[in-house]
Amino acid sequence: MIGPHGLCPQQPGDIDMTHQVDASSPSPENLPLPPGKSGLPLLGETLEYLRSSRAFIQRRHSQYGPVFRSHVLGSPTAFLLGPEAIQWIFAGEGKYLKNRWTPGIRQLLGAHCLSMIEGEEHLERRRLLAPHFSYATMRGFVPSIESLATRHFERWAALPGDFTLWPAMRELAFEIALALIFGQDTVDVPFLMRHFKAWTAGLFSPLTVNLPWTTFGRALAAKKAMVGYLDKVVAERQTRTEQPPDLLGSLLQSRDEGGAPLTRETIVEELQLLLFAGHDTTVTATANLMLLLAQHPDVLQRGREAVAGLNGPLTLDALRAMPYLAQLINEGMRRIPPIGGAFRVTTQDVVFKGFRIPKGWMVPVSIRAAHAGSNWPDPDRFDPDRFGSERTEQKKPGAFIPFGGGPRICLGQHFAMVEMSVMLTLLLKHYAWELVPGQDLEYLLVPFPQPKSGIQLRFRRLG
Ligand code: HEM
Repeated sequence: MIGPHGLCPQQPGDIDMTHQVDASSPSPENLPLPPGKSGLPLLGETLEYLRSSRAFIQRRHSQYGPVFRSHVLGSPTAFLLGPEAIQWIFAGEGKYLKNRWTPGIRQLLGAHCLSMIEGEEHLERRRLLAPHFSYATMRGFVPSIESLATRHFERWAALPGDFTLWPAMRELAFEIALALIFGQDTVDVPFLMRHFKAWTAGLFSPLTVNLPWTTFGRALAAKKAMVGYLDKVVAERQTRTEQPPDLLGSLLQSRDEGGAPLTRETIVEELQLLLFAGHDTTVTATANLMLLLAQHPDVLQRGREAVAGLNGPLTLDALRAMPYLAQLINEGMRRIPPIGGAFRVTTQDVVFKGFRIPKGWMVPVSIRAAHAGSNWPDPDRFDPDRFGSERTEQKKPGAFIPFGGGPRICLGQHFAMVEMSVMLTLLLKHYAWELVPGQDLEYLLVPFPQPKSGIQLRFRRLG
């Protein structure tokens, strides 16, 4: 195993349950709420939290300790920090906690996809989908990722001047996601990309008013267009006697325990979710890693040395034989987690560390705080050696959680690691890139951590 997220199988749901706190005992009524305050009426402490969740959490942590309460994003909230708390949250899924989504996201993602369903239905759906994300399946995708990435990188290298990495990486990752889902079938990439952009913009819009000139209204219109298109693609596939070995083919052949297929509506929602969950996350991780490497030439050089001996087309085994690749990717995601956190809500009164957390409170899973916490010496330093086999800080359960954990651990984590490893290997072996001076590298954290400039690069082919 190469670190917690190396290129080796890790079972979804693998978590250490030793820290689980029995939610039913002791009886919560007489226990105190966590220390903290509720802030202003209605708004609570939301503005300060949105200004910088990291600074907000650090301040409260030093004032109250690792368990505190607040009122943010319209809900009373219990912040529980540290690896043990993270384990407790992951272990609570479906028992004393459930997923919490904003009404806007619910509307845009739909009610039937994996992220929205709960309990047995959720576990059953994961069982259906998991085989399509196994390493065995990923093995077959390496050549198409390599060929798509090479085509895009060659185009970047041929550009006459500087270019902005973020939108270019989005195009590449979108095509890779489409290849995973639709295999060799031809789909209208520009049409889907255009509507996908408008749709994802709405997922994080604070204003959920459905009017044609609002971001949310445009997102709903884009969803309608995408659903109409995807529905036709799925309907056409349903007429075939044999399904190709791509994700859509597997979804169409899935049967639940009663032998029933997924409905077309559910399949279309699942396709949308996979495009959403698997796209900007890998864009963010890879683009930010390229930035970090440009800022750390010594690390970049070690990366180049790690891939120097590689010849011929890429294979999963060749990628696995280069553990430094996973170290680079993991440290990139530790330093700048693509997803800063997720939200859960308590489904009953529960007790954590002697504090009562009432039913209906929000409980954030703060990935960003976990990756910057005291578990990590000098946490702001970009140091891939943290993930070397002789180091231990990354091994502590709940310390390194870029893909979440528990029953909702990222379904696409192996695919993401393989995709990012292929891209990184090609970049390290064949290309050089440097940052255009004078650009604004201050980070915007919502919806994904991205420098304001979008990362302007000079990019060329080596040798
Ligand atoms: C660097 C890349 C990625 C990162 C950092 C990432 C991160 C995450 C995280 C943190 C969660 C858990 C959210 C929660 O607890 O509520 C999650 C869930 C999920 N991810 Fe990923 N992800 C990545 C790539 C992908 C890819 C490539 C796919 C699919 C193609 C994917 C599909 C999903 C799905 C379907 C879920 C929902 C799982 C469930 O609710 O059971 N992700 N991801």
